[in-house]
Amino acid sequence: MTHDVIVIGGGSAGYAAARTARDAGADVGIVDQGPLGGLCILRGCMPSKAILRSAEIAALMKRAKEFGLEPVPVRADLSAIVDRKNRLVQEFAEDRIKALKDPRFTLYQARARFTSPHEILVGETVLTARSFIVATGSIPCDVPIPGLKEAGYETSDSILDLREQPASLVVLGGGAVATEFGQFFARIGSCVMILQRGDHLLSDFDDEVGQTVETAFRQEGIEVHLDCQVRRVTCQGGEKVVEFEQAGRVRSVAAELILQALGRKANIAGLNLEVAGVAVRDGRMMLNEEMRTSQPHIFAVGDVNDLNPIVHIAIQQGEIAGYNATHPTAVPKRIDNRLDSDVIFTDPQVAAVGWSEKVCRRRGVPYLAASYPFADHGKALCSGQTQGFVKLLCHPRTGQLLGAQVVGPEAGELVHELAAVMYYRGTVQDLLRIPHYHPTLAEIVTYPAEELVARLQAEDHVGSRAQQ
Ligand SMILES: Cc1cc2nc3c(=O)[nH]c(=O)nc-3n(C[C@H](O)[C@H](O)[C@H](O)COP(=O)(O)OP(=O)(O)OC[C@H]3O[C@@H](n4cnc5c(N)ncnc54)[C@H](O)[C@@H]3O)c2cc1C
Ligand SMILES: NC(=O)c1ccc[n+]([C@@H]2O[C@H](COP(=O)([O-])OP(=O)(O)OC[C@H]3O[C@@H](n4cnc5c(N)ncnc54)[C@H](O)[C@@H]3O)[C@@H](O)[C@H]2O)c1
Repeated sequence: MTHDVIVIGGGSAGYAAARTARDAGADVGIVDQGPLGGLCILRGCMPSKAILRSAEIAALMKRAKEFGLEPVPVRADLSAIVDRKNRLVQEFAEDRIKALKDPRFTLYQARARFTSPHEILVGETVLTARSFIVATGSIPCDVPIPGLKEAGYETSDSILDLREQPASLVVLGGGAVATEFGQFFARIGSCVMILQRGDHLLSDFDDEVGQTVETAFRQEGIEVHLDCQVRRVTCQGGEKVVEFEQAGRVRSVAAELILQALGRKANIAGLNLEVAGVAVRDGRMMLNEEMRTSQPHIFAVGDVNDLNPIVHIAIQQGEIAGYNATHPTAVPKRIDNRLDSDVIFTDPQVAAVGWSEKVCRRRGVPYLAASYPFADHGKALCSGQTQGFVKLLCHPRTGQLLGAQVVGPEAGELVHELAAVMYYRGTVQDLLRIPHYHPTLAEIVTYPAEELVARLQAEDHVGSRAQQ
């Protein structure tokens, strides 16, 4: 059997690639070993956000008195939370499965592996194609911590099905999974301890982002341990004991369960990429901006390329590969990272678009930055959500918006206005010209913009005086 394009993996990236290639008139085969639905729907974005909503409501209910309401006892029923999550996931998965089974594709439900650069084996069937798009996603990293495997641990994949709430939980890591799940379990009543190797949570962001989340977490009773080197795990008296080194001291924490949130890696084992002639270095496929591997007719998109494992970027990459695979003589489409964004669904929420101060400093890019706290913002005060800030970065001469970080209420929504301004290569002056309704959370962006415009004008003034 032969196709114009074969997509291996029918998750967010693979489906986007297949749809794009099909819309360009190609005969497309999709291979997925199942379960069908993809990580985002089955074990990623959607189930995690479904359960987080329960924790958010529980946290609000606990604050009833502050808003002049009779306090009510709050008791979480994890099994009921999981049932609600499963109902939603099933609904989302049914839509995706229906889309994959569209007769305009040929769907093969089996595991794929390359047998040559132009051939894959799918079950007993050999398939050939002009182009292949690998979109097999990621799996949790297997970090060799002595005793961890023997003691047993959860990952984000497994913990989503837990129905009995643990009395206590040690979370290893300080990234997206560690913070979102850590806060979830704390808010439904588990005693949570987070062990992070870096000097802040969410260490890819600027430091004050992590600092703000750490403060909020500690206020909620979450133990946050930073700069930890985990040494070993043992079992004692029915508990899992995690021993770690911090500032030269050996310490330990004990809990009923461990959540290993130390990252994910490309799911390439068993694909036989070496037979296909695809170069792999340190577990990652080598890739260019057209999403092509070292074999120009084999593309890699989504988590499997480990560039930026986030859904809308996986979709964007899928669309680029789907286009490039079907337009061999056209100007190729390329990935553009200028507007890369990230949202962490903690409370306070965290969101970023474009460049951070850390990135600008690392790349030697000049910038001006200004921040404004939610604690000074009327709408945030009215709704009792005062943690966090908005930080804007702009070009020091033109005022073009280079990036933004938002920690606070609805950060994930607020960041999109900033992304839109950046899309059009707008400036902080534009942010002041755009009308903002009062009182809204959105109008907070005008305050750091105002400060930046004043600084740009002052520098302009100094510059023109110097020229006189
Ligand atoms: C807990 C958690 C929460 C997340 N939350 C968010 C969020 O809020 N926002 C966000 O943007 N991102 C989030 N992500 C990341 C997001 O889920 C992923 O970036 C995205 O789902 C990856 O899509 P993909 O298509 O690359 O891979 P997948 O969706 O994993 O698709 C891979 C497909 O390949 C198939 N497959 C694998 N190997 C083979 C093989 N050999 N043969 C055939 N088929 C195969 C699998 O069955 C699967 O269907 C989260 C991730 C996790 C773990
Ligand atoms: N809101 C979202 O978009 C969202 C939510 C959850 C997960 N995700 C995605 O899921 C993937 C997995 O998330 P994650 O949080 O597991 O990974 P991550 O890469 O975001 O974080 C891993 C954390 O583990 C730490 N770490 C790694 N190795 C370590 C070691 N040996 N010892 C100590 N600490 C170590 C890192 O410092 C980091 O804090 C990511 O790609 C993430 O983007 C996204």
